[in-house]
Amino acid sequence: MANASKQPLVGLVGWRGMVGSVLMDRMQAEGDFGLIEPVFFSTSNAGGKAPAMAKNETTLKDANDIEALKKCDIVITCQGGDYTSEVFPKLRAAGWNGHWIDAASTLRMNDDAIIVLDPVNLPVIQNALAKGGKNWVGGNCTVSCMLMGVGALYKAGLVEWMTSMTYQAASGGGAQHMRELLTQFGTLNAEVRALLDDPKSAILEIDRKVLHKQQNLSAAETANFGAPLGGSLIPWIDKDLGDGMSKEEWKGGAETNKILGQGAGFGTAATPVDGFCVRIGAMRCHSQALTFKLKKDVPVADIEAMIAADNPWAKVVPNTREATVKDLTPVAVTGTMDIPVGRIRKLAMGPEYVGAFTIGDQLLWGAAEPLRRMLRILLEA
Ligand SMILES: NC(=O)C1=CN([C@@H]2O[C@H](COP(=O)(O)OP(=O)(O)OC[C@H]3O[C@@H](n4cnc5c(N)ncnc54)[C@H](OP(=O)(O)O)[C@@H]3O)[C@@H](O)[C@H]2O)C=CC1
Ligand SMILES: N[C@@H](CC(=O)OP(=O)(O)O)C(=O)O
Repeated sequence: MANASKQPLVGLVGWRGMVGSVLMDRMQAEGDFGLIEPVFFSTSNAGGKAPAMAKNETTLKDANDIEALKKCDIVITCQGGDYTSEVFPKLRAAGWNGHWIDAASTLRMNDDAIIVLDPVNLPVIQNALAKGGKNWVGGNCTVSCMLMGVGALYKAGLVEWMTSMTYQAASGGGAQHMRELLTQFGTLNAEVRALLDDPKSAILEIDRKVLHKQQNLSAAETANFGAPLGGSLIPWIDKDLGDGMSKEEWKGGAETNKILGQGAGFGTAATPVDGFCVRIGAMRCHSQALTFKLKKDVPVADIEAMIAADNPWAKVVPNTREATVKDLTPVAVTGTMDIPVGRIRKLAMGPEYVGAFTIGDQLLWGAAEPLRRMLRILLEA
């Protein structure tokens, strides 16, 4: 891909959305625009003005224009699954042989697609590149954040099985979900503001009024989540697979194994990974309580050392109350590249059973950053 005389033409689709905006910020911060000739696409404003990072192509191109996309060496899209389903097959059918880097889940489990998370699976990516791979897809946010934190244990072949009980932020649903959560919090606060201002008011009266409001939120106030989330939780994320499992839970096993190059899902080479995925009222960090059954008894200090040494972003948080409350919360992690892993301890079930708690910003490592890093891998290949 490296070409001294001409910078690669990189088409950017979905750049002004929530994930796309985080990607643009990261690309600017890392100087990626200095290495490429960007072409900005839009599904809604073709002909409009491209953002400031544009160089020669200063107008927005039509994101559905196959001929315009075909000119790109690389296309990165954060536009969403419907766009991928519509445009990607047409682009390939038109003979385009460029690299497609995608945030949407649509292509993830295709045999010719690699789920990219290079601090965890660079050998898998390099192997696919050597074989002519062209389709690179970011993983599910929960899975990517989890593997950034505890991938070391998988790489060492230590994991017999793992459960992941998640606490997923509103942002995973998209921008409207974040707005809806905050609107609900505001509605609930307004309902009891006068009682809160009165220190002598009865807490059970406040609680009764909040519950009544939660149970009677308008359809508009629950349009995205389909249920109250402010002051509550929703233990189901993504589609109902009809066998008791949510699609988000299925992704935990399927994608973890595919990322690690252990087969796509629940085959004989796969490590069983399962658990419950729960939406909570956090803004943009996904948290996970993990239980590992290790293949052997490994001292906690060794586990901590492996995690800390695995990549520059995984940070071991000492298993103390003080450190946990300070460093192991969504508020502490939001907007940072850190993936703290704490609460690491042996569980009562036996010496091979280990618990841990990890958090990641689901718009950074969970969405934008693996795509950005894949672009750099291609540029440096
Ligand atoms: N949200 C998440 O946590 C994750 C999302 N993804 C994937 O990324 C895709 C995009 O997600 P997300 O970024 O949340 O989606 P957004 O809804 O924020 O953006 C998607 C597109 O909507 C259009 N759009 C319409 N109105 C606006 C507006 N007011 N502000 C910004 N954009 C607007 C833009 O397209 P245009 O400029 O062409 O009009 C934009 O590219 C998802 O569908 C999913 O496939 C992947 C991992 C995590
Ligand atoms: N499903 C995740 C968001 C996400 O990353 O989804 P996907 O696997 O479709 O990229 C959530 O709601 O929190």
